[in-house]
Amino acid sequence: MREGLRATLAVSAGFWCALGEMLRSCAARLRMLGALRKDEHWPARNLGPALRWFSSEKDFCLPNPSWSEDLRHLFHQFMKKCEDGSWTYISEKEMLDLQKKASELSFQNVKPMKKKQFPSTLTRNFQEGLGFEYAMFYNKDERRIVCLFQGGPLLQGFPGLLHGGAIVTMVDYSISILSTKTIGFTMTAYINITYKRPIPIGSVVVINGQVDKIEERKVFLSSSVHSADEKTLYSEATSLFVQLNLEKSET
Ligand SMILES: CCCCC/C=C\C/C=C\C/C=C\C/C=C\CCCC(=O)SCCNC(=O)CCNC(=O)[C@H](O)C(C)(C)COP(=O)(O)OP(=O)(O)OC[C@H]1O[C@@H](n2cnc3c(N)ncnc32)[C@H](O)[C@@H]1OP(=O)(O)O
Repeated sequence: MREGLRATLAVSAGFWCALGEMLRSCAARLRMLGALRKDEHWPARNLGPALRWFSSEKDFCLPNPSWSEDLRHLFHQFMKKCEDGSWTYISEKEMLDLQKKASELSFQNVKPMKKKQFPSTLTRNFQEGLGFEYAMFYNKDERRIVCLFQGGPLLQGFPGLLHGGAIVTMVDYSISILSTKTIGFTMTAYINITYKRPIPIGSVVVINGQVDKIEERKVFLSSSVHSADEKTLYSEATSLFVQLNLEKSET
């Protein structure tokens, strides 16, 4: 009799747990649907003040107090390389102008953004020093890009180490600028990254990207991520970017 009662209680506890879990999950879905229904195409609007709008007033690619000595040193080294014109510094304004142009494109049934303002890109949604600190340099003749990158504590994955998603984000972003500067607006078709060594939070790495081959609308690129002293190879990636077929998509 007592055994039977215990079994009944166990089953009913399990039932209430499962029901609770189901209700929590339904509530979360309803919250998400509610947020989306207000503006299907622009759910982020509902985030209100949490959303940071892009500002062209400040060049976030210039040194700030959160930059380590290594990052400053490399930055000044590359600025020196710019003096003979072989390398050029890519300012925040130039990136913003590219983004502005991209926001006006119409492709694959995505309508151009009506807003004059638009949110800042993923890599700029963090306060100084907490997320992505970087500066980029472009070599037109060699079809290369270099990104000096210091990843902050909000990009942590495994304790003390940069999240792989943050690493590939920075690689992807750098080479998307390279491929766009090489043949016009492109999108990542694939990026295949191999993580060889973990990157400590706050350390400075150098991302090297280069165009390997162009076949009509396809740009094949390779990239590597090294330590500032070039002794450690952290990651390597190969990728394909495809030039946007704007004529086809405007139909
Ligand atoms: C809004 C645009 C932003 C552009 C960025 C610009 C500049 C950067 C500057 C400033 C920064 C501003 C913002 C950018 C910030 C970050 C950017 C990061 C980059 C990304 O984070 S971006 C998001 C992730 N990305 C996607 O969300 C793409 C989804 N995808 C598609 O939208 C299509 O898939 C597309 C467009 C790729 C192609 O579509 P499509 O219709 O135009 O062309 P189609 O399919 O015909 O392919 C043509 C030829 O590529 C071959 N091909 C295609 N895909 C392949 C694959 N995976 N493997 C092997 N081959 C492939 C075909 O086999 C054919 O080859 P073939 O001609 O030899 O037959």
